[in-house]
Amino acid sequence: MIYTVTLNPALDYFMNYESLSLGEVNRTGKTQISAGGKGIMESRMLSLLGAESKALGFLGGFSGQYIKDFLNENQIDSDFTEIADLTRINVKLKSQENETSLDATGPKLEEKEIKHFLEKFNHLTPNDIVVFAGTIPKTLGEDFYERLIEKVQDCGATFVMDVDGQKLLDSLPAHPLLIKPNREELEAIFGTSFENNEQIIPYGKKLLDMGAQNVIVSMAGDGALLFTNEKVYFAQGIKGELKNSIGAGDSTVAGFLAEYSQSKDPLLAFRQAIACGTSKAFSDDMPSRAFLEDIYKKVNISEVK
Ligand SMILES: Nc1ncnc2c1ncn2[C@@H]1O[C@H](COP(=O)(O)OP(=O)(O)OP(=O)(O)O)[C@@H](O)[C@H]1O
Ligand SMILES: O=P(O)(O)OC[C@@]1(O)O[C@H](CO)[C@@H](O)[C@@H]1O
Repeated sequence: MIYTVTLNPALDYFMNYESLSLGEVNRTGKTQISAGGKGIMESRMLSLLGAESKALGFLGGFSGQYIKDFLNENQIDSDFTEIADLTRINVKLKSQENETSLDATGPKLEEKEIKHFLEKFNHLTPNDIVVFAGTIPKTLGEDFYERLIEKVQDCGATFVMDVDGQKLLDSLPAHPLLIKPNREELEAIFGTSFENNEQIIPYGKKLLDMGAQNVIVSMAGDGALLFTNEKVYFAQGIKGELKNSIGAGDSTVAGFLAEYSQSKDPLLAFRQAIACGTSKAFSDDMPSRAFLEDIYKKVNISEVK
């Protein structure tokens, strides 16, 4: 079973504008509400691909109830811990020039809620893959993922880290199956900047040396690089109309896992990852299955020598 863990889910409120001016009244065009948070987005994409997953984390208040109902209505299995505080609402602004996220910190959690959540990690099996995705609500403490990783490893299960910065680095000695920093996150981690793909290669390899089993460096419209212990691959960016790239990274991770959990073939998994990320970016919400399959046929991957 693939478990996605979203410690800090979000009700995403998308607002579209022709143009936006700070300090002015801005009248929105189209708006849309969506059940978000990185692990939840991953479970949504896994479900689209027909891969079984169970979404875990904390949900509370009317925003949490919306997400719970959405998952139930879409037959996406979940086992969230109910909390007294409100699940955050993140505002995503899209204008013709760019996409802006206004992301909230998240709820306060009570000791008994945390205890209830932790109990779910006592019954993992070696066949399970647990994906840790997104930020951590402050109450849980900065080392919460490390505690969870320990629990996963005690059960002999595998884990994936879809987080950025120091938390990503801290997880590497425990050998995550996959990490997926985007180019900007990789630049921030190593305090450098990249002008071309060649400059990225040593840093992707460094993440392998530090413990990751597979690394995808995603580069939005410029495609992605996959680093395995044997080879490095480049997937070209696919041309199309960008509609909503929020969740493209999560969809990339989900695509990789859906395939890898079946075939254990990182190259095939990378192909599915690119199809999922791209078709998500070219859709307002999740793509249709047919559109995803169309995009899959356009994925072009070559080995980097
Ligand atoms: N504008 C785009 N055109 C084509 N493909 C895209 C575009 N944006 C994203 N993708 C696809 O989705 C993948 C992931 O995108 P990106 O690098 O933006 O991840 P991310 O920054 O983690 O995204 P997010 O945090 O918004 O979920 C890319 O590697 C690419 O395959
Ligand atoms: O604050 P985090 O947990 O890093 O990211 C949260 C978030 O931006 O990630 C998803 C897209 O990747 C959105 O659904 C959600 O609002």
